[in-house]
Amino acid sequence: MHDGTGRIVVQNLTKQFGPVAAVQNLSFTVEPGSVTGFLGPNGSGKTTTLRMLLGLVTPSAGRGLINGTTFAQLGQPARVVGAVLEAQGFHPKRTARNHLRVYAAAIGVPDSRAEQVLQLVGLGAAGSRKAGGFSLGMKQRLALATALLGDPQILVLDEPANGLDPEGIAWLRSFLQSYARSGRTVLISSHLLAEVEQTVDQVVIISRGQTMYYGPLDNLRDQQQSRVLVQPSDSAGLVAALREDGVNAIEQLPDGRIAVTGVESKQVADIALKAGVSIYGIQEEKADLERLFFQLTNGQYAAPGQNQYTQQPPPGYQQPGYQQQGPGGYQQQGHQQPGHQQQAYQQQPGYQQQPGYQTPPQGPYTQPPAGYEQQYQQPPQAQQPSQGYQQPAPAQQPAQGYEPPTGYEPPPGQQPGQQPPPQDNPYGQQHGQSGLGGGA
Ligand SMILES: Nc1ncnc2c1ncn2[C@@H]1O[C@H](COP(=O)(O)OP(=O)(O)OP(=O)(O)O)[C@@H](O)[C@H]1O
Repeated sequence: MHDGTGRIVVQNLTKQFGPVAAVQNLSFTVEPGSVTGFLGPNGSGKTTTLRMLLGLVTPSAGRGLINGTTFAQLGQPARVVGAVLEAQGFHPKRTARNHLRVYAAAIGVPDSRAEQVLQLVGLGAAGSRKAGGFSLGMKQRLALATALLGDPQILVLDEPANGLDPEGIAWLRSFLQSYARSGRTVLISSHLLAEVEQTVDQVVIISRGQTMYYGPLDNLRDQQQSRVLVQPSDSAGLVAALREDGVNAIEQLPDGRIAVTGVESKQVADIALKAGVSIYGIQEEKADLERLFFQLTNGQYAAPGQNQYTQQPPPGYQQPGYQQQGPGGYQQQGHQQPGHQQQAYQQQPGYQQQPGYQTPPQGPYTQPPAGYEQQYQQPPQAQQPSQGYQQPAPAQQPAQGYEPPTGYEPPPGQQPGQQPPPQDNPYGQQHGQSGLGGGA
C-alpha cells in the first residue's frame, strides 16, 4: 500500500531512445500543497518524464514514485493520480457528458460525478454537445474533467494551458492553485515560463533532459543579477581583457554588443580603458525571468554562429537532428539564477467569454465536492520544497540509500519504449479499474 502523502519523487530518471538521450539522470520532488511547474523547451524531455512517472514509458534507469511506490503498484490509481498528457482522443460523436460517464463507470464512480466535473471545469452548458465539435480549449477542459473524475490526490497535466484563451488561462490558474491549497499535489508542464509563472510555487527547469534549476520560483526572482551591455570598438580585445581580469560571464549578442553578467558598468569601462578599447555605448540591464529561463535552457535549437563566447554543452551531449550549441554563454552559478519582472497576465480588453462554457465557481477545492466520497486525507502540513538546489553533476551517482533499479520491470503488458495508447483513449486503460492515470 502507498504512503498516501501525495508526494511525487523522481529519482535519477533516465530515458534513452536509441541515440536520443531524452531524459538524463533527472531528480526532483513534488510536495503536496503546491503547484510545481515542470519547464523546458520543446524536446527537452518533459513528456517523456511524465510518461515514465505514469508507467507509460519504461525508464532506462532511475524511477518515478507516487506516494512512495511506482504508478503500476498503486491500488486505485484513478483516485490517486489524475493525468492529462494530451487533450485529444475523445470519441467525436460522443457528448462530453457521455464521455465522462464511460470513464466514470470504468473507475467505479457514480454517473453523478460526470455532472460535477463538467461544472467544475466550466463545461456545464456544453455537456450535451459532441466532443468532436469542441475547440482545443474546450477539449483541454474536458480532458481535465476526465482526470478529476476520481477526485485524485495528485494532478499531473502536460501543457494544460495549450489552446486556452486568456480567460481560460486565468481560470486554470485559479483552479490549480485552489486545488493545491486544499493540500493536494499539482505538477504541470509547460515550455513557456510566462504561461505558468503566476500559477506555480516551485519550478523544475530542464534542458536536454537535464535539470537546470529546481526550487521555489521566488528564489529565482530574488537572485536577480543585472548585466552590462557594452558596444566596444574591439569585441575580441574587450573579451580578452575581461577574461584576464577574471570576468567570464560574457555573451556576444546578435546585435554586436557584449553582455557581461555579475559586474558593474564602471568595472567594464575601467577594464576597457586599460585595454585601450573604446566604448561606444554602455548600459545596465535588469534580468527578467523570461530571459533567465531562456538562458537556462537555450542552446538546444540555437543557430550556429551566435554567442561565440559560449560554454560548451554538457560532455557527451548529442542532440541528433539539431545543430549543437552551448547554452548561451551565461555563466551558471550553482544554478541559482537571477530573474525578475514578472510578465503579469492581462485580461484583454473587450474579451468576450467563449460560448459553450461558463466560468466555474472559484476555489472548487477549498471544500470537498458535495455528495462525493472524499478519499483524500489532508496532510498535516504542506511541506516546503528544499531551499537551494544543488545541481547534480552530469555523472551523478544515485543518492545514498537509493537502490539502483536493477530488475525494474515494466508494468504488466508493457514493453520498454512502448508507444502511447491508441488515440481514442486519452487516459490509457491502466492496470485494473483506472482509466485516469495516463494519457494519450
Ligand atoms: N518514442 C520516442 N522515440 C524516439 N524518440 C523520442 C520518443 N519520445 C520522445 N522522443 C525524443 O525525446 C526527446 C524528448 O521529447 P519529449 O517529448 O519528452 O520532450 P518535451 O519536452 O515534452 O517536448 P514538447 O514540449 O515539444 O512536447 C525529443 O528529442 C524527442 O524527439
